[in-house]
Amino acid sequence: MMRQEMILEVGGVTKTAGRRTLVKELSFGVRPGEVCGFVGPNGAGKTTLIRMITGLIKPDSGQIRIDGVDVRQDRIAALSRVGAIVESPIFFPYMSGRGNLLNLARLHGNLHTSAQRKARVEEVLAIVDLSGRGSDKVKTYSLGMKQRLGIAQALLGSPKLIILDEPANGLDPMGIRDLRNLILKLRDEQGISFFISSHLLDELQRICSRFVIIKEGGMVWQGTSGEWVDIAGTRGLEEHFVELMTR
Ligand SMILES: Nc1ncnc2c1ncn2[C@@H]1O[C@H](COP(=O)(O)OP(=O)(O)OP(=O)(O)O)[C@@H](O)[C@H]1O
Repeated sequence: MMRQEMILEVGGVTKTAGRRTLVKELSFGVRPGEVCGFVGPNGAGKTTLIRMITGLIKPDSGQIRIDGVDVRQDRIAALSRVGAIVESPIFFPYMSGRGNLLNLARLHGNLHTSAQRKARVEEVLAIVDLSGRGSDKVKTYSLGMKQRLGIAQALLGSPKLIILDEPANGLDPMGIRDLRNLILKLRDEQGISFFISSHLLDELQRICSRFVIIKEGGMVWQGTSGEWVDIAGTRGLEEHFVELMTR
């Protein structure tokens, strides 16, 4: 029964590269409508786990389920439930934002006709507040606009879970605020869950209801934001995080 209640379930996942263990027996779950922060120092294995969740690489052992579907057993069905921006989204710079999305919409099995693709592209452009700039070339976009276009791309297939790897990297405070508001809007209005890796603890604290903390590929702590705030106490999350990393 528990399984059905999780939008993302990672069970005992391990990944090695040669003799190095990059991810060690990681287990956790993200519930529908939750925004989960994924934190750990540089090289902890965050991108490696995200690449396994999105099916880019295979775990050596363990299971990953998205909305109840095993990523290894039925990769296409599992991934149809997830929109992911793993590395900074790459768009054709001389094509418009709308043109890029129309192109990418062809990859989605749920958008069969050109009319369906056009309609969905306009919807997602509106959601990320880019309708007014949709006809401009991507090379004229700010980094924040490119990130929002990346989220628009992730939304094309109407996912239940969106995975963002370091989404705030390089964004200015306004870009970070716009991204935060967009994430919260998608959670509240569409019930989309998020799994977000970031080093910006203060920013994550504003949007996350759950945290997964790893170090050297292994779990250090996981729980709700409220639990973490309680444990950290007057030290605050940052100080407590540093303590977790150095003990
Ligand atoms: N194929 C590979 N072979 C050997 N080592 C690898 C391989 N892929 C990643 N690594 C190493 O595994 C470790 C974890 O990398 P990963 O990119 O997952 O960390 P991260 O937590 O995302 O770090 P950051 O916060 O810097 O983005 C790093 O030390 C990296 O150099």
